[in-house]
Amino acid sequence: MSKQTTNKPITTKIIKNMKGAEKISMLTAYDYSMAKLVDRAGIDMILVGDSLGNVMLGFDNTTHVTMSDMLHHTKSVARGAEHCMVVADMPFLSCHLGVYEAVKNAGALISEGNAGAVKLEGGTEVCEIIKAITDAGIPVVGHLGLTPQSVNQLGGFGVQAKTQDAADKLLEDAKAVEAAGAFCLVLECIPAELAKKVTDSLSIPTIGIGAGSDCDGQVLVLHDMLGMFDDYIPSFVKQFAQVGKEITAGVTSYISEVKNGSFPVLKK
Ligand SMILES: Nc1nc(=O)c2c([nH]1)NC[C@@H]1CN(c3ccc(C(=O)N[C@@H](CCC(=O)O)C(=O)O)cc3)CN21
Ligand SMILES: CC(C)C(=O)C(=O)O
Ligand SMILES: [Mg+2]
Repeated sequence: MSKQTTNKPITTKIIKNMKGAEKISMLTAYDYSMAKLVDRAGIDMILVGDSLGNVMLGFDNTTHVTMSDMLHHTKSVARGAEHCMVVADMPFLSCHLGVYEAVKNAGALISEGNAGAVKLEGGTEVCEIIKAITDAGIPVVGHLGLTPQSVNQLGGFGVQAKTQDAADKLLEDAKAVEAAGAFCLVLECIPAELAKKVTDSLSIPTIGIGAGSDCDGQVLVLHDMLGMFDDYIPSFVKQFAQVGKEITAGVTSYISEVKNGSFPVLKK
């Protein structure tokens, strides 16, 4: 099978059928080598998140990420992912300038980027877009709760839907996103009880990040959970490794061996 193929063994049908049967594992990845390592470990889904704006490009938030950035990283990930499903984030404004632009941009992430699905932030206000993209044959993942592309409206990255009204609205949005055709739904930074209620109310799987343990799956930013950064990390992150420390230690050893002449060793 060619490396360019989008025909990965993990399909939307498999993901849907995992609800209630097996938890779904999802992590972000942004390049070929990391995608290869994550895929090899047996992940179900890789998200080429627009969090690449933070992690790969050093921006403060995801509003600076473009379609061109997403295509560049999605192509790279798709070449490394042989088994899992590759989901690409629709970046800021890529689905807000009309249905035509939205379908065109989603289509580019599939046909050029070689993703298997796209993810977009929002509820009832984007349902027309979700339906149009789905009708074009492109699987869509929804995203509710903390929607980081709206950070300038939300005023920060805190837990969302804390009032009864906001919780009711989120449940209504979740049902609308499902009805519009999404095959799964990311729930970011909402109370665990609400995430459970949404999970129980939908027939499509939910994938949580900072949304408790009752979702049908979990997602984290790869660099957060591998411990690549030792400065600020969100409170819902667990570091499963300390890769950042290892990298600095390896590079430090290299520098000192270059400086003191012990590397390279001359072969006779
Ligand atoms: N590296 C990284 N990890 C992420 O999880 C992530 C990104 N980048 N970029 C896109 C969004 C933004 N997300 C974020 C960003 C910050 C917090 C955060 O700082 N949360 C605080 C609470 C902040 C508050 O209450 O105002 C926390 O302690 O969890 C959470 C999620 C999740 N996503
Ligand atoms: C945090 C996840 C859900 C995301 O959207 C991203 O990594 O961009
Ligand atoms: Mg995102």
